[in-house]
Amino acid sequence: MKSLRYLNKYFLKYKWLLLLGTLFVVASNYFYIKMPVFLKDVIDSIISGNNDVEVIGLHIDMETNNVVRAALYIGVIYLSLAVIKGIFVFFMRQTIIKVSRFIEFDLKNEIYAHYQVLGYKFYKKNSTGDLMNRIAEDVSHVRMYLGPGIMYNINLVALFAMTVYQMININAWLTLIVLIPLPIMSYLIYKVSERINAVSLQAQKEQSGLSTIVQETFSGIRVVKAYGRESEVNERFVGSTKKYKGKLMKLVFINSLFQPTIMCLIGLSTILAIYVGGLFSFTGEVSFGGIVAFVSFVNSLTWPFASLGWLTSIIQRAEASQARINEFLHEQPEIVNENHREFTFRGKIEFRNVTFTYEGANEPAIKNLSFTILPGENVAFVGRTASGKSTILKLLMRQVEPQHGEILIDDQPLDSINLDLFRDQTGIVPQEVFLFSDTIANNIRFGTNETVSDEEVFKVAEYAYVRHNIEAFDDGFNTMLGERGVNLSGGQKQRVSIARALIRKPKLLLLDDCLSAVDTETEEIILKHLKEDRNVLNTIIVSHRISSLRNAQKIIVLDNGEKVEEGSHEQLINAEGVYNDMYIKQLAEENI
Ligand SMILES: Nc1ncnc2c1ncn2[C@@H]1O[C@H](COP(=O)(O)OP(=O)(O)OP(=O)(O)O)[C@@H](O)[C@H]1O
Repeated sequence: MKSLRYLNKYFLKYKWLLLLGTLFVVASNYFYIKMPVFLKDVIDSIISGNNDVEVIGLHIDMETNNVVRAALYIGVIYLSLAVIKGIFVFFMRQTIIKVSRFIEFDLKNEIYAHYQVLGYKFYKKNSTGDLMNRIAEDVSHVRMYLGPGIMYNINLVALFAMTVYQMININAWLTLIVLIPLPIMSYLIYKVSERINAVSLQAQKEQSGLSTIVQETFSGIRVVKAYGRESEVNERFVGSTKKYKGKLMKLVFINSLFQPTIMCLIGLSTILAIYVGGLFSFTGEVSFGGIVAFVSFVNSLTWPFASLGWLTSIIQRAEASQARINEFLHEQPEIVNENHREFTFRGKIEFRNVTFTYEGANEPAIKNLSFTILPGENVAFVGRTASGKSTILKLLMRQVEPQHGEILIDDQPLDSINLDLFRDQTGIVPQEVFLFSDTIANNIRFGTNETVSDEEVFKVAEYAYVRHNIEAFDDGFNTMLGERGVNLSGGQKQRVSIARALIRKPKLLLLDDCLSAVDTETEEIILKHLKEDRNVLNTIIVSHRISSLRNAQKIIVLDNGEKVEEGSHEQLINAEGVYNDMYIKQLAEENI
């Protein structure tokens, strides 16, 4: 129950609604219990010849009313008790189940918001599937505890207390004898629920294995056919269905045993009520109506007791799920913005002897790197693949922190400035473009929190040289992307991603190899537009392609995480070093 304590804050939030729900539970059970009591009174009055029956303050005088009228009265009262009970059950569900849905909503939002603040390390450690599972599956297990779990528990306590009180009023010994089978039934149901859960889980696993085989086979059907492996694939499928069938058969067997066992135990309680009640009636300790009421009480206690085992397994599952949720909720972001002062980026960036090694890596990705970028300067990083170019941008955005050295922004240490404001003034176009299944316009608008006019969206698309492509679609900027819409080419996606960064009106623009899929002519147009952008103070370009960066005022050449050359295009060509070699090679490739 330790991990479920986390939910106490939510119980406190909805305390009044929960309290009201509890009152409804008590009220519904009060009227439910009155039904057998009323029946007992009626039967005993008729048998004893007492013509005055009283129930909840109402008198039915059998003498003045004829039999038909009296029966009608009795029927109406009995029915009214059932209806009133039903109304309270309705309100009970409307309060307690609603609270469970409110908490489910709050909890999902809390987890989702927490996911947003967690950093790069967290996402590296945990798979997307796991993240999704905890916010969906685990929260729904917790919801089962919050809703049905709590409601049936309160109901059980209220009903048990009221019923036993009424039963003891009739006969204490008979109560004790009749109740003996019920805890046995609860224990059995608990054990069976546990077994059912375990086997269901195994069946679910087999089923997902089966789905994977089907999905893989049909997505790779060409390969299967080309290599003539149809019969092997078929055998694999049959083997997997056999296993799945085996689990299902087990489940059917357990379920088949379950129902008759419960019926037996209920039957035993009923027989005890009638047999022992009958014996007691000879000595006058229990009336005939009392026996009828007992049979009714036993029946009313059956479901709550039967559900006790089920409830225990719900609580256990919720406990395990909440523990998994808490594990993520207690996770702290490794980088926290502690400075909330104003910050306006003026354009100076400095790396001083920066060294950074990724967790689990043997070698540093960046080694003792120093450089300075002055306000208004456009700088490029070039180097072979895995030379550490993208890592520099991650360090600059403080997504990761160096183990040695210092990063200064406008002469202040990066970890002392307001990171949120610095990031707000930066536009980054990542190497891997991600577009949402939404309209193109909304994908561009995603870049900013501010509301921007259509004209601004068109303008940045023009700057990224993608407006004419977008307008060629029937729905223009309202064209849907992704599963429900069209797919853009690699180069178009990159340009939409640039438009998304530009809509932020960034002072610092970071382009991480984001022009790799566009031809050199288009690239030149985009770079020319970016140069004309008045908002941008500095542009940092990371690229393999010399054509993307030769106009940069400063080019830094990296090799294996180290700076090997620095200078303008001309200076580096004249130096006849690594850069010059790359340039010659790329020129040769272009001419082929
Ligand atoms: N998340 C990570 N965890 C561990 N190592 C990483 C991680 N990201 C990058 N690296 C390693 O750091 C080194 C530098 O990677 P980086 O992505 O900065 O190179 P790059 O120059 O941008 O490469 P490319 O041009 O191929 O994009 C590589 O050896 C890479 O394997």
